[in-house]
Amino acid sequence: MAPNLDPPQTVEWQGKRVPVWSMQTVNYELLLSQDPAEVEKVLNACLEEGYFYLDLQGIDGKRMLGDQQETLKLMHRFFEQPIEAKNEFGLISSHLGYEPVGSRVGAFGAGTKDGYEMLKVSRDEIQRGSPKVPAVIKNSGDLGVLENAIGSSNTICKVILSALSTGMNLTGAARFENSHRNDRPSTTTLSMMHYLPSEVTGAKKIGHQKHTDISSLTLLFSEQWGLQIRPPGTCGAREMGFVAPKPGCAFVHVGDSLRFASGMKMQSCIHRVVPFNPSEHRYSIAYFLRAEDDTMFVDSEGRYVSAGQWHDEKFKAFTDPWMYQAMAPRSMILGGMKEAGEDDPVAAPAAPVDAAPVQLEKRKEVSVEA
Ligand SMILES: O=C(O)CCC(=O)C(=O)O
Ligand SMILES: [Fe+2]
Repeated sequence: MAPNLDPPQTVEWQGKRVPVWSMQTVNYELLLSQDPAEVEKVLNACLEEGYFYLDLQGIDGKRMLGDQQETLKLMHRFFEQPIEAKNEFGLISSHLGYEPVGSRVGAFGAGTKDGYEMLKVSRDEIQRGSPKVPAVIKNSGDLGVLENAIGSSNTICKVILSALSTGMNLTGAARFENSHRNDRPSTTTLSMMHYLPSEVTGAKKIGHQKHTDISSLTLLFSEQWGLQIRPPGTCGAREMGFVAPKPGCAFVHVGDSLRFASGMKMQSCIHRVVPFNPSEHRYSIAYFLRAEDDTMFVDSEGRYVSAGQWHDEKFKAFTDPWMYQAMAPRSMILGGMKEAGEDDPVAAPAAPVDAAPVQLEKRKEVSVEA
């Protein structure tokens, strides 16, 4: 299929015009029926771009949209609680628990910290029946909301995986679903994120750093602007641009594990979150479908590693201070994806983002492996 060469729309952000990238919209109902044209469409989106919108407005997908709304209500209630209530158990494991604002590197590189707080509930934990979640949401209503959101997200991701296996002519144990079984331990998790207004946190605690996901597939819901992606390849200007929230749709993207499992054929999506509106609270819900811990693949460093090891090493890199992150294997944060662009900052922004555009390093070629 020819690459999508539609001229991008643009939007004004920090005093300049920034692209809003267009992408394929895949229909969930058609995918559920293994419609051959839709299978080809989703496969090509993953091979060529690494992301797509998933239209969930049909009878099967609508349930997920309902679960998204219920989860949002739960998130509003949870994040309004005092820190002691939210942080009752802290971060129990990498994929379960609460992370306060500033736990990781921020959107603008060295010297910045992230600008979001996050609650994670893992699929393994919710399947055990009595998940360890803070008391404020440990009631049957809230647990039901979380169970529904995890169940719906899981089903949708498996449908996509199944279509991708079919599209790649995989059979039997080689099919991607077979390394994502519910009864095998994995770090699959539902992440609920609240980005504080950047005019409250200031320029030193801001957004979410540029990265690719550890996961096989990420199913992402946000009704608000802020997510930026860098389309892969050199076809046209491939700068960081926004993903427009699309009503009734999820934004789905490929992560490192599926890129590795596909023999590097699929693209892992480079993305970050920036404050679009400095006075806005932003809420996003991400389901990270991850491979069974003992699934083996060749990673971006050419090593034969397990999904569990890749997760643990990359999670450590994400949460390490900037200096230590820089010492991780060279391709870790971007999963081996190469980029050519001009927006990779080396210095912390000197002024609040709403007062002045961030000073960006100007280089023709920026490679994370440089
Ligand atoms: O908040 C978002 O929209 C994206 C979050 C994200 O990239 C992540 O948690 O890996
Ligand atoms: Fe991500």
